[in-house]
Amino acid sequence: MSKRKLGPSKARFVRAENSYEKLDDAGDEVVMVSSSSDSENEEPPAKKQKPLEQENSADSAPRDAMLENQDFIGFETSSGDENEEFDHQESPKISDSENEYLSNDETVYHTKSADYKAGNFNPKYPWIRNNDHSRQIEISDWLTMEIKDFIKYISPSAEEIKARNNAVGKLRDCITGMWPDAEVHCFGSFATDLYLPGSDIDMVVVSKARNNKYDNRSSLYQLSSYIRNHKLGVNVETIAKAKVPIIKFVDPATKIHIDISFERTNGIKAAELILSWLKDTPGLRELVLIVKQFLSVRKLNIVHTGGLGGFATICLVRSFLKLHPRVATKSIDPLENLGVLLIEFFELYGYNFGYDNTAIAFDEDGDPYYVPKDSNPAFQNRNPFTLAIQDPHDPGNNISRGTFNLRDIKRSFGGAFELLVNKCYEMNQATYKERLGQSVLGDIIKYKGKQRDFEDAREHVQNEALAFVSGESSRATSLPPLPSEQYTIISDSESESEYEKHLEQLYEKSQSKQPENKKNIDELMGLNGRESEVSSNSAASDSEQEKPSTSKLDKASRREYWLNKSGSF
Ligand SMILES: Nc1ncnc2c1ncn2[C@@H]1O[C@H](COP(=O)(O)OP(=O)(O)OP(=O)(O)O)[C@@H](O)[C@H]1O
Ligand SMILES: [Mg+2]
Repeated sequence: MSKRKLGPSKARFVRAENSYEKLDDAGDEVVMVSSSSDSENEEPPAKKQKPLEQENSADSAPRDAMLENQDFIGFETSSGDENEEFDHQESPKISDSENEYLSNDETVYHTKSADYKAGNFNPKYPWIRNNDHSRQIEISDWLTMEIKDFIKYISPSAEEIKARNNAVGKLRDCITGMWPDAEVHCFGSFATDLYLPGSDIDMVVVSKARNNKYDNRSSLYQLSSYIRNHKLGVNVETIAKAKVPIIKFVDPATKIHIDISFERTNGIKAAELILSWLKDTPGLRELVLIVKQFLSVRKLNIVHTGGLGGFATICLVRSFLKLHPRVATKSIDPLENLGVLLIEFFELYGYNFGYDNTAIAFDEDGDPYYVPKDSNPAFQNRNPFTLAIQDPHDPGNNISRGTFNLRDIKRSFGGAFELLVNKCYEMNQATYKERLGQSVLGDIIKYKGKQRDFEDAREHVQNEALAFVSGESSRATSLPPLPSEQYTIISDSESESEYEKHLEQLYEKSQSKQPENKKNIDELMGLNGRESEVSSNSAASDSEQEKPSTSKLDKASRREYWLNKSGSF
């Protein structure tokens, strides 16, 4: 497995001006400068510079802009107190520092964070305990390591897996006791190991004969009464009038929210597909969990308030990774470049994605591609500024049709891009002493709740829902290891010719694979005829921006676009 080194010969983040000033301006540019000409090569980076916060401290407008984006609002709790679902013991006392943190004063936030030394429990960034990466030369490597720490930190412990298995098993026994000709299955994030500690459990009751016997109101009410009367759930809600009628309740033992639907097997099919994606897309699990946590603490993951649901998040990350030139050409190992990829994810969906005209679709192999929105009535909406993601198993279904709060989601992604870029720059300038106790990821992610143990027990305790969906219900481990892939290391010296060859191959492949209604990605991203703007930002095509022209983009510009898009960091 190779790692793409973002070494001194590569560009790094430097902002041309006060980075907070134009947060709302999609054209705000990050200037990439060759580090060979500046201080980056000096090691260790002991040069004491004025921290970015101080530079900006006199300027109140930027902070306001960030707060307008509500970038940190919602950090205090997540929806349904998701991080506290397993909070069987007292949360660590955070007292004053936590209160100051919640005041959204970023100066306080950063100042206080430095009080915590590496190795100590830091209530703001609990995942960095004993994991000090502050001596990394490349800050993006530091971020990659922190992402891995965070994933390990929030991955399920043995108790959590068993608690979920028990909750499901108990319900299954009761339901099949009442209806012997029924099967009870899980889908959604529990069945794919993409759940956060507070994620719900999605279940479905299916008749063994597959005759839709339980797809009616009487079954819905019968089961909800049973759950209530037998105290299998609290806060039981029966939602009969929805497109997909469900019973929602909270499991009294674990406090986990559970949804039960009837006779809809598409969720199980989706779970099978997502499991296959996890196997063929290294980095998918890590980025999905980070983005889910990011959205969750901002309450932007709740679909009924216009948020981005778990399934749509998976599709966005999968599309980003599969269409990323350096990942697609295997010139980088995603697992060793999670930091860069996370920043690029936020850049794509926070600034560059052409929401007005472009939809994400999946071909019969589950490979994503961009299509024009006018190619499918399911993508149409009175408001063009909406996210459109085609259901991989149902072309007539836009899985993100409920995400009406795209504005805040896009802004929060853009804000995360800004914050991460700035943090990388700030840390790059800082001395090792100043870096101690700092977190790069902590600028955009918070985890509040019971202190956890870094115990990812998925290898040791079988998640029965996942085992069923993957057809390996008797196995003792979760996902089999990812197939070892050969990554092509492309050094700077050979990058010109080799990389061009890879891009050409990728491009030819994508052209030859495109069904008739598929369009050239460049065209859809608004690149055609805009050679002068072939930068990563030029792909934006929100309503305020000009419509892409239909003329063909020449080869050199196309290549330049790909290089720009992938080589930014
Ligand atoms: N709009 C939709 N169209 C079709 N299927 C959907 C849609 N939304 C959800 N689903 C199905 O329900 C499942 C669970 O959706 P959900 O949004 O709860 O995601 P999740 O992966 O379970 O995330 P979370 O951990 O937040 O609960 C999805 O995997 C998918 O099969
Ligand atoms: Mg779910």
